[in-house]
Amino acid sequence: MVEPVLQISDLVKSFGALRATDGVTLDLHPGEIHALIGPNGAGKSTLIHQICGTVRQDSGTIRFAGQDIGGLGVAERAQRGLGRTFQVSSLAPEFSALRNVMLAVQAKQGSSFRFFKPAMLDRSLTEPAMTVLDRVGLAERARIPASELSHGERRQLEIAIALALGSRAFLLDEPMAGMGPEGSKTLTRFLDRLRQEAPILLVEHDMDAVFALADRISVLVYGRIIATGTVEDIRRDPAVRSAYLGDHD
Ligand SMILES: Nc1ncnc2c1ncn2[C@@H]1O[C@H](COP(=O)(O)OP(=O)(O)OP(=O)(O)O)[C@@H](O)[C@H]1O
Repeated sequence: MVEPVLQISDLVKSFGALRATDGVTLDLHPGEIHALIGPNGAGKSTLIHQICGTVRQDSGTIRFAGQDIGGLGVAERAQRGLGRTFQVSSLAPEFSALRNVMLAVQAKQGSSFRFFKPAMLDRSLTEPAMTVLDRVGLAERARIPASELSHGERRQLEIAIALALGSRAFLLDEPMAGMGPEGSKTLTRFLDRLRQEAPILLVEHDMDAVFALADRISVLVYGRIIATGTVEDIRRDPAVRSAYLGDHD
């Protein structure tokens, strides 16, 4: 069997008397979109924060790419390829899409000695940056400033930056938030393709997007996962229907 990219076991996090994460076990396989859904306050963001390292778990383990990362800081986890986007925008709005990705390529290459050529003429930066823009479908928008891209295109650009930085899995926290119906459809198509680049743990309230995209869904209620399964399993599950889905089918 293929090793999961991300494996979370028995994770617990309390805030005072509140168990925001109450023994969560879940994993993410290569090529998959695993959606995490649940009512407001269920503990989805708290879980994502523990995976990316901004909140430290009380107990339990987080393994990524075969290693225990539960004791590492945010930057170290990102360096190992755990990509998180959409909460804090990483874009330089006045720079073109290309330049934004070039900065990431340069950061990844770790080289600051570029005295000889202006960066935009340096093919060791422009070529890999264009390749990544092409992978996310933004090659034709390369010269447009980030501030002039649509909301959805900016999200594609953020993904491009994460890919250029070497992300091997994505934690996406409500990517559909603030998108209109057309934008949501476009972003859904994009995420559908993105799973081949890197698997995605997707926190999302937009059930149309979740049902269209998820290979598996886990349902979190009061810090506990009450069900994990395919879209059909989850739609049929009586506990999920009463706790969360209601009329969503
Ligand atoms: N830093 C904190 N201190 C105290 N309580 C917190 C803290 N962060 C989260 N909580 C509480 O933990 C619980 C889970 O919150 P969390 O934001 O993780 O839920 P969520 O599922 O992401 O909700 P939403 O869908 O509304 O974003 C809530 O009761 C919240 O009030």
